[in-house]
Amino acid sequence: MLNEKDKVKKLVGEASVEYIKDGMNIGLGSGSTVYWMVKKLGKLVEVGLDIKGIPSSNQTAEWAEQFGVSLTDFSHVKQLDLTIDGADEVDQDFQLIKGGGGALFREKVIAAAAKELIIIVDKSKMVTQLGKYPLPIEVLPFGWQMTANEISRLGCVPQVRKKAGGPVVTDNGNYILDCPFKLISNPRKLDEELKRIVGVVETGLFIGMADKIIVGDGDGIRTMNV
Ligand SMILES: O=C(CO)[C@H](O)[C@H](O)COP(=O)(O)O
Repeated sequence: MLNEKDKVKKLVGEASVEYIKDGMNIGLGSGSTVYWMVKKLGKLVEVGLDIKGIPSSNQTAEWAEQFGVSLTDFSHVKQLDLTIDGADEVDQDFQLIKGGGGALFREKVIAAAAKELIIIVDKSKMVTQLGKYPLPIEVLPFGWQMTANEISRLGCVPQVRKKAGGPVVTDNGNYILDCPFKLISNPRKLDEELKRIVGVVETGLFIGMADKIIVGDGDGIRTMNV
């Protein structure tokens, strides 16, 4: 049985496939909302839709395989027609925090490579200002403590993400620092400052990337264009 939030995730995930057309190369995001998108896409492929996907995580690649969605990679595709992904926070300017699932680096690659980025979220992800959700930052394992220390100078106490007692290792072999900034008044500036720190691979701030947000709640979905 799906709980209310999962029902909404299913609703927006399934609704988003409306934008996928025959012949497209699609960036496949990560997370529990994207799961429903990939599953629905598999149903369309079954009845003849011809598309290829580039997954942003090993988990999404597994789902694609499970649902019969063909995959490709950047040695075959120069640009994606469309990327569909979830988010952890979306503000009024469509700036995002992503990386709750630890896939932010590849998610940013498929977002940057796409002509259009569609974000699918339940209403609880919509915020007036980013930062309540601790910002995930992917860092190199070597000297991560030094990187965390530099990040802390920008106003947070980073926590290395852990699982079963050890650091979570991303699909790229790196670590994730969860950084509770509380309120991020200038996301673009913070992103630039973080990217200048040695050891930072990528941040979960997606600024000026989203083109369309599909938001769902118990009453249905709403689509907002930038
Ligand atoms: O950025 C992500 C993974 O790195 C996800 O898109 C984000 O965490 C949202 O996940 P969900 O759809 O499960 O709420």
